[in-house]
Amino acid sequence: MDRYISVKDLEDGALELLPKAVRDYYKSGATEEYTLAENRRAFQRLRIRPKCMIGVLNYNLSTTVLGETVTMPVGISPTAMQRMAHPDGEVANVKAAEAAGVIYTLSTMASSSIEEVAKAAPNAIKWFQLYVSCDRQITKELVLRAEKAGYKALALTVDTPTLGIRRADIRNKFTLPPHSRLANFDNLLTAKIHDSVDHRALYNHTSDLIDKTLTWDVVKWLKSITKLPIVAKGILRGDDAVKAVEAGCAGILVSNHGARQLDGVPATIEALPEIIDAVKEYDIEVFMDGGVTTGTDVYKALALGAKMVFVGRPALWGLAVGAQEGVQHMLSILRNELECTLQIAGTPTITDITKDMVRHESAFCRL
Ligand SMILES: Cc1cc2nc3c(=O)[nH]c(=O)nc-3n(C[C@H](O)[C@H](O)[C@H](O)COP(=O)(O)O)c2cc1C
Ligand SMILES: CCCCCCC(=O)C(=O)O
Repeated sequence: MDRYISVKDLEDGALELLPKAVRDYYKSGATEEYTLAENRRAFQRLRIRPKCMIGVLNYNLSTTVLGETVTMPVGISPTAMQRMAHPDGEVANVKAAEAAGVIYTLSTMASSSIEEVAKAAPNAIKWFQLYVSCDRQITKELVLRAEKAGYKALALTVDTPTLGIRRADIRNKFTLPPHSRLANFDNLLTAKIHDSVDHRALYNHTSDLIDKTLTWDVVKWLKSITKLPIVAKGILRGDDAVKAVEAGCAGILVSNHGARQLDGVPATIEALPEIIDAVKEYDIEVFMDGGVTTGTDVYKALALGAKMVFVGRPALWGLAVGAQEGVQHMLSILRNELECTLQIAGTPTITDITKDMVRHESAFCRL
């Protein structure tokens, strides 16, 4: 692992190893991939303003999220079908999160089941990402299984009335590889996809599992069937954040789905301040994901008000190069970079990271 010094190194290594269709599915954004590039560029437009001569010997990265203590404010976002990256898939990923003391979020469209993942890492803080199906009985069963298996929250994906257009997947006729399955559903669904001669079978069958009629009323229904806190994943506007809180969500995950849904939406780090401002009067935790690849990215998101950040693709890159060890390595790179940033910026604990620690580059351009 020593040759991977950065998350970018892990990405380059993973892209070399993965078969083309999988590589493209993982790395693609929607249509022109303008927002995909902006998710990274927008971080680069922010500058950190360090404070000097602060004693930082006792620096500390730990924080709490929805009442649980995590060792650093970085968690793993849900990404579908992780066994395409490595045969150990979600199981390796959750074990890495357990060893690192960070949150792992399992996708509804996972290639390992809710119970397999829970059994592999009983002490990990696990969240379950929920796509709500038209068939509410299917959804109810998923939620009850997650609650029974010890998951601590539901990440309700609110940005996917339909799947975004990813051109590479269309060109590649991307489908479920023979060794992969949609493990949270019965084997019939996987068999239907594997047996289909229609190359759109994976897209069509997964789209069928996502209800297009969804409104905020679904939160009330979810709260009637579970005690798990609900985090609205995919918010990009202040008014939607307020609706999520008023509907009963306990957290907001500012996300553009890794720029895979609608191209031309803001980078998530750009959307974050509007949402923080909109919900400032409420008792709500705000998280973000999208384009985080360095410790300084994490720091900038925290300075702009995020309680913690999540990473999607970086965990896939770690998984592809080295299974559990690879994901742990990815997390340790982010941990080391964040530790370094905290000290040099003169903010030894997470609560020291205030808004004034970061400014947009335009503030430095007055000649
Ligand atoms: C390959 C892939 C699969 C994804 N699958 C899901 C999913 O099943 N459910 C979901 O809510 N988000 C999904 N996402 C979005 C991620 O949860 C997350 O929002 C995004 O990856 C964050 O951006 P990043 O990859 O730049 O860190 C997926 C993203 C990728 C890259
Ligand atoms: C092609 C199947 C996709 C299932 C949904 C996973 C997802 O959210 C994604 O972004 O991809």
